[in-house]
Amino acid sequence: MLGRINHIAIAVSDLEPAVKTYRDVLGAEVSVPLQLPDHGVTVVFVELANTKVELLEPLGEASPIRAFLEKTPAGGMHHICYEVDDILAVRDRLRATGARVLGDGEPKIGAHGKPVLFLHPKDFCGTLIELEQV
Ligand SMILES: CC[C@@H](C(=O)O)C(=O)SCCNC(=O)CCNC(=O)[C@H](O)C(C)(C)COP(=O)(O)OP(=O)(O)OC[C@H]1O[C@@H](n2cnc3c(N)ncnc32)[C@H](O)[C@@H]1OP(=O)(O)O
Ligand SMILES: [Co+2]
Repeated sequence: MLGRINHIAIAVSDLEPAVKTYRDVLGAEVSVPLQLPDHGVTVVFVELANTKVELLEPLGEASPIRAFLEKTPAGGMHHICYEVDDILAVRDRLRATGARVLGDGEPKIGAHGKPVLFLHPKDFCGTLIELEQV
C-alpha cells in the first residue's frame, strides 16, 4: 500500500531560526516559505538527496499544530508522509480496518499540489501519518 517516504515534518513555533539551523548550520538547501491557509501552516522544504524535511510553523489561531507545540514548545517531529498511488482506495481499505481518517475524510490539496489525507496518530503507533497521492 505504501510507497516512498515523501517527507518527514517537524513543527516549530518560529520558522526563521529553524531555517537558519537547516541552511546555515546543517548546510542544506531550503525553499522559500509558503503560506497554506487551508492547512493552517506556513511551510518550507529542506531538499535532501533521498527525501525532504518539511518545517511547519502555525498559521492562524485554528492551526492544527498549535496544540502539539503547546506540548512540545521547542518543536519536534510532527508527521511522516508516505506516497500512495490511489489515495481513495487506501483510505477505504484503512477505514475498513477501523483506522480513523482525519477531517471529513476527503483529500485536500497539499503543499505539492497533490491530494493528501491524515491518519490518527493513536491508530498508527503514536505517529501522525500523511498520505500523498503521487
Ligand atoms: C503543508 C501542508 C501539508 C502537506 O502537504 O505536507 C501538511 O503537512 S499540513 C500539517 C498540519 N496538518 C495536520 O496536522 C492535519 C492533521 N492533524 C489533525 O487533525 C490534528 O492535529 C490531530 C492529529 C487530530 C490532533 O488534534 P487534536 O485532537 O485537536 O489534538 P490533541 O492534542 O487533543 O491530540 C489528541 C492525541 O493525539 C496526540 N497527538 C496529536 N498530534 C500528534 C502528532 N503530531 N504526533 C503524535 N501524536 C499526536 C496528542 O498528544 C493526544 O494524545 P493524548 O494526550 O495521549 O490524548
Ligand atoms: Co506534510
